[in-house]
Amino acid sequence: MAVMTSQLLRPVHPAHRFDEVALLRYATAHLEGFPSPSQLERFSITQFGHGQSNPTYFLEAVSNGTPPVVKRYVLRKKPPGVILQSAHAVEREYQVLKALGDHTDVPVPKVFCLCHDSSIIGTPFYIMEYLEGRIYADNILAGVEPEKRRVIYLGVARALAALHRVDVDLIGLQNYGRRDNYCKRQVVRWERQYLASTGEGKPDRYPKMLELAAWLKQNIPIDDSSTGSATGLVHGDYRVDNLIFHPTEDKVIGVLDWELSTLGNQMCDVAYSTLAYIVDNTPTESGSIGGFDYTGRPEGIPSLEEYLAVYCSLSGKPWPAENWKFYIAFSLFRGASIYAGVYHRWTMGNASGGERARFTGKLANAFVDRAWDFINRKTVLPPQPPLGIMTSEISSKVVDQYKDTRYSSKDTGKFVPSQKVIDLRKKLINFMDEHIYSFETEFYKLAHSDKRWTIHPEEERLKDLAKKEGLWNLFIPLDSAARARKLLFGDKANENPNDLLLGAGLSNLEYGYLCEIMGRSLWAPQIFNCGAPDTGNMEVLLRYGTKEQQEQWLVPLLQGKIRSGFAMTEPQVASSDATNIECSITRQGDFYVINGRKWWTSGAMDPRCKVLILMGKTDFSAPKHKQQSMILVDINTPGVHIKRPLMVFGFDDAPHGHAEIVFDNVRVPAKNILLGDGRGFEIAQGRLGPGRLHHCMRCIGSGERAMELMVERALKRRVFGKTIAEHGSFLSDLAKCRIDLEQTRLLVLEAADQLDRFGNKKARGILAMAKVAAPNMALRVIDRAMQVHGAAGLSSDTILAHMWANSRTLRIADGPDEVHLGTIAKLELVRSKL
Ligand SMILES: Cc1cc2nc3c(=O)[nH]c(=O)nc-3n(C[C@H](O)[C@H](O)[C@H](O)COP(=O)(O)OP(=O)(O)OC[C@H]3O[C@@H](n4cnc5c(N)ncnc54)[C@H](O)[C@@H]3O)c2cc1C
Repeated sequence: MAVMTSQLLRPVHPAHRFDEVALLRYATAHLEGFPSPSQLERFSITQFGHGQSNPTYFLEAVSNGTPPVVKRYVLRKKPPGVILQSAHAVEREYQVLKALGDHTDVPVPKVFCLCHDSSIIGTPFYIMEYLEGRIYADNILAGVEPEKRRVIYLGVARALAALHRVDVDLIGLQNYGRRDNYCKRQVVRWERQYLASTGEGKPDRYPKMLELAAWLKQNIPIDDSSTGSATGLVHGDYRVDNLIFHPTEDKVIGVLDWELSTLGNQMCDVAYSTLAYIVDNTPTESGSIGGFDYTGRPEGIPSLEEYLAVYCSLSGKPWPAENWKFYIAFSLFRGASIYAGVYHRWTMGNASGGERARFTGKLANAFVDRAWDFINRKTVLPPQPPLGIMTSEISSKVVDQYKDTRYSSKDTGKFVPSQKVIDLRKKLINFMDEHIYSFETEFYKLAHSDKRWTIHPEEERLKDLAKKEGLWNLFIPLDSAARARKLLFGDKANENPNDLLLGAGLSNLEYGYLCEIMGRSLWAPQIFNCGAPDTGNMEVLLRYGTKEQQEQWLVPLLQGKIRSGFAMTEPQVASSDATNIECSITRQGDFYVINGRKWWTSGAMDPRCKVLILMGKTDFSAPKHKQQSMILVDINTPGVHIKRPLMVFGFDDAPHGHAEIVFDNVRVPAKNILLGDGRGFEIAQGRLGPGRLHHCMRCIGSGERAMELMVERALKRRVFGKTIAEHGSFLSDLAKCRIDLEQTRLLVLEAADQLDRFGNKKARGILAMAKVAAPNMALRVIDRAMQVHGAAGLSSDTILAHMWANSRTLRIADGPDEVHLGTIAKLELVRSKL
């Protein structure tokens, strides 16, 4: 039965009272928006009766306006009296809640302030947002309709998966705990805690508990290392009654009680969250400890296998059958130790759970018995997840994710990404499944309406979400990030929260595995701030920008607040040979004056586009490759005239567009020059290396998506008495697509790897190969997919036509094929002479 959080409030327990006046003084000074003494009409403090560890209070401040404004907060503090060292660390709770709230979409209450000073209310405390919602205090969800029970349980698994997907390195929690030997250390810790709570002069010690500790020590999972697949943020007390559900919808809005959180083996959380299948952990006088395996599973509650399958799918964790006995036995052991501690505190009149704590001594021993019963079972989980359940019960997106078996950290070989990249890839796939594909139609609708040059509000919301998930600016290579970090943040680089804007510290090769996923949707790259031409422009500013240029243009670009364009190509000259460029950039005192006509400046139609990097000539008489310079132009400078958006096979690519622009006596401050006069070619080499490889990586994603659509269609559509998939011509086309894709993927990854190892210049041959191979491969694969779709494939009812148009442009926009072929051939000739 659910209770509203407000129903859990009680008068403050006498043992937990504190100086309310001191708190009021503190709140007035430290809580933003808290009423001033002259405004305050009423201030009340009550206590949550639920939970047994750190006393938690509800604060309500009513100010005297009309109507009166009511502010509600929650305060959490350490319990009074002598407490076990390392327990009740509210400072850590605050730290983890702050990091999760600021950088992820894990549902947690917002925290406002932390007070270390014990002189205010007797112990350190923090104050956070009050969430009004439902709490299910019992595991059986008594009184809840069966269908809802199921949704609630799967919601519990979903929220846990979200929490376990968090990349602690990206949100500043990298030092939140030791990662290695988690299980081993935990067994020792809880055994020690048990010993401290029992024995002479304290509640009796249970010998089987000590035997259990010994068994656990002998059965520590092999995957207990700091880099194991289960390593990450651990909640430590993840169970249904520590979750707040939305008042009316069946979704988790707050994960509470982070007292035991740390870094370590996340499977311990998973097992603990499933204890209801083994024991009912709500203490009662009867002594019965329930457990669905013993009392029967209430109607609607999913099977354990199903719960785990959903969790594994959404978190990307392996099926835990191998060590499940350990994890459950450990959870019961830890539960027993906690209950023994609560019971001990109760005997001293110190537990915040009130009279319910009276039964926890018995419960602790019953948990130990259950652990032994479980250990002695023949089998506890099937060796594989029940795939049948997954496909029928979870949406196709989850199945898709399960299918991403391409990379495993257990493999070895040149092109096996690190665990970090595998995790980011899973996160990205999940994000695409949950947020991108479902919005494509919406985005297209707007892009074809008379509001085509405006931004869909969902796009900005999704950008915020991607940023929170750490899926932001992933394209930034390590070395470029290092330069900008030093320039922008100096010595304080690592403390600066903006540091997260500088990507995830990936190499070009590592980014390749991720960029491919973004390429599956034409809308995706900009959601992750990884879209062209911004990536290339940011790369220029990261590598060559001055501190001032970076502060003015790079930071807002990194934040995703503005967009940019790259203006090189001119209609009147063959621009694949950039020495032909005629646009003039003439120095006049503290300014440069620009005159010329550009076209195909992608992104310049976007209402968020604020800056252009323009290539022109500062000295027409200098040697051929020293004439060109690049300069930053604020798009709103007088004399910048956007003439028209250009169309690609009828697609204008709104709202970003490709613009024709006239520069008519455009005066730009001299400090806007990049790197210096005559350095344009040098910059172009830096810009076009990695930037253009991104196109190739995305082509792989486009090809994969086209193939998927092709297969889907062929399995459903019947022609001449059988499905298309049963026709031999289709099978041969499909096989050719796979060959095309696999060989191109390897070439692109190899190019990225060489770019990382040898740099742009030395890797130019293989980069040129990738640039020719990738768009051509995508065109062949998409073309075959369009063929299988018949007329629909050429329409705008599927994404295929737009994807094909986009890939076709890359054979020119990314430098014509012939130019790259020329580079490859020249290198071959040079090699033959060696
Ligand atoms: C969708 C799209 C987006 C674009 N975005 C941008 C942008 O954001 N900023 C920007 O500045 N430009 C952009 N461009 C322009 C693009 O970079 C140029 O079109 C490209 O560099 C080729 O220049 P060009 O069109 O002047 O062709 P030309 O230089 O006139 O070349 C025409 C043809 O000549 C042949 N050719 C060229 N060189 C050789 C050679 N060495 N050997 C044999 N044959 C050769 C090729 O067949 C080539 O296609 C974009 C173009 C498109 C289509």
